[in-house]
Amino acid sequence: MANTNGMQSVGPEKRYASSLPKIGIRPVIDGRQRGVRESLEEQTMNMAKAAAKLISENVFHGTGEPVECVIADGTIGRVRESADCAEKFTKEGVAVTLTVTPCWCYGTETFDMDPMTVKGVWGFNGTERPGAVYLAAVLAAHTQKGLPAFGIYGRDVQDNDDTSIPEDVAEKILRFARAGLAVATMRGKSYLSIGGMAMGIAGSIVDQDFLQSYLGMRSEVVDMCEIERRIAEEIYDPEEYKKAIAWVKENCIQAEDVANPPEYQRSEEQLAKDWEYCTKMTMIARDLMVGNKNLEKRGFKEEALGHNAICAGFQGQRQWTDHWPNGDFMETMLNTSFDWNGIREPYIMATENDHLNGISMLFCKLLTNRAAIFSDVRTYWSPASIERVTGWKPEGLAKEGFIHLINSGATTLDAAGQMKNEKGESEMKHYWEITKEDVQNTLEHTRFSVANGGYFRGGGYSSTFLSEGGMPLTMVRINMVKGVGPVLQLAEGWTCEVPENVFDIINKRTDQTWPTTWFVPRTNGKEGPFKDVYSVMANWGANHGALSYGHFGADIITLCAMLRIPVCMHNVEEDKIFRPSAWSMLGMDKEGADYRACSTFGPLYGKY
Ligand SMILES: C[C@H](O)[C@@H](O)[C@@H](O)C(=O)CO
Ligand SMILES: [Mn+2]
Repeated sequence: MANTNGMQSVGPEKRYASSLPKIGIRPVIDGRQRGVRESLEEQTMNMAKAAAKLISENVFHGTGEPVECVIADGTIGRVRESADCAEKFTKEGVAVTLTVTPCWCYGTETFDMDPMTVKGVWGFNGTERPGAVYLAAVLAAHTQKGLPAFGIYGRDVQDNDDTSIPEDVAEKILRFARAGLAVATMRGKSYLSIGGMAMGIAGSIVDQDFLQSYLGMRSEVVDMCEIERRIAEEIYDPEEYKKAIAWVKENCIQAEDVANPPEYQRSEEQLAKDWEYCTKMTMIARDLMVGNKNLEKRGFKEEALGHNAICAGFQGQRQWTDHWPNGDFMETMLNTSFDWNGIREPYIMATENDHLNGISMLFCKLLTNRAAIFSDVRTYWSPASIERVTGWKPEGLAKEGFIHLINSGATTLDAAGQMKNEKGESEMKHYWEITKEDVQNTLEHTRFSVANGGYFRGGGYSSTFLSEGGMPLTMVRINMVKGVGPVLQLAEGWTCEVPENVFDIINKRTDQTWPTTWFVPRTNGKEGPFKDVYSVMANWGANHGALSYGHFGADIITLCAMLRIPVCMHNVEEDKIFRPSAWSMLGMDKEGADYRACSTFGPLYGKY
């Protein structure tokens, strides 16, 4: 029985050097005094206050803290006021700006010209004043000057004393804010590569130029021996370790070893040592990512600093795992929204140092503020194969077959679907909504299996669970194309339930020590990658996929446009696609225009 009595929320942690990015609201106005400007001051500032309230009440940092909106000191009518606003926003750490107006203003005098901010403009749909005319004019300026901006314009006309924000406007403002915040949060952080390339997996050829030019991220690299060094020299917090290993022994249920033939079976004594080692690996990997001030007290000032890493990858295979315990427990626990310290914001750590999947996980987490799943995209099970092998004719969500998502152990425990929302549905929750019952249920439905000694000669513990059906998930992957650069693909879908015996038969054909998620993407029957479930698998660009809870493909598309990463495959409804206005200047074929725009404007942080 899991003992989660002490399981409280750790609350917001300051993990990184930079402060939380803010969103700036720019109320722009017609600068003509003697009546025009004065008549518009209140309405214009009210739009800014309404937008700030909408964003702060609905958009949160990964810490769970609401996003702070900074409104310019006054309305912006002429270029001096633009410059004063830019000065203020720089001091305040504003990285995303939303310009709002109900009237005509002077485009290039009042627009945000800071090349580093992510920009949006909301033009009030009211006809007393030409708000939409300004919107079109200023978006033209943004396009002409190579500073793409998102245009927001409500479908229905509003009265000029209406301070409400229509639903369609709110949806775009919030999508823009979530994606803009993700861009800003990655900026200046590190990807920490622990080790190098794993088993010829191209995604683990860490492309430092991609991380720098497209995401504004540093690449930090440590050799895997750093983990062994810190364990051997006890460069970790011994007090925390005592608490950790006690918690692990009490809450991480070890499964009977059914995977290993006698020659790979590990003694009880060795297994106990492996648990100790894996627990230390987890603490040390976290310290490597974000530092640990408790190390400083023990004289390890340098190690206490960490690498300011918002995302990390562990090579593991093969050299490390041919001798030491694998990284499965470490990766699982860091990707999970709780550990021995309590319920907390999940980290992002990629298996096999697949940084393209790690960054895909990061996109998922930044947009949803939920844990992210790392999986091998392992097998497409057709209805015919399911029936031939198990005797079950798949029905319901599984009737077209399903994709077997499984990983050599490291999948966030949040993916087990044992956290329940107020409707009793399985949900990978925001960490600040997780209860200790959620934790208890998750641990009780998870086993930790001794690693397959054929693959992992050094042992280790893989998380073993079956995801509950019925959870909406979005699967994402960044792929690198020679001569083009990064492209992204995504598939919205659901986890699906299969009868226990069906799972058992299939599971026994695969690596039954690993976690399983049965995934069914939304398909449309039309020629192309979403024709059917098989087509999604056949068009998936690599061996891994990153997922999180919900259908957030539209947010991913907006984020990619901000980052100038073209989207090559998605199943998001056309009317949900929200990109900068410049994209529609590059053709009516949305995918082609996306590629043209990304190539024309290029990555945010310099030539790739
Ligand atoms: C244990 C195996 O080598 C796994 O690591 C392998 O199937 C992969 O995960 C490849 O991505
Ligand atoms: Mn893999």
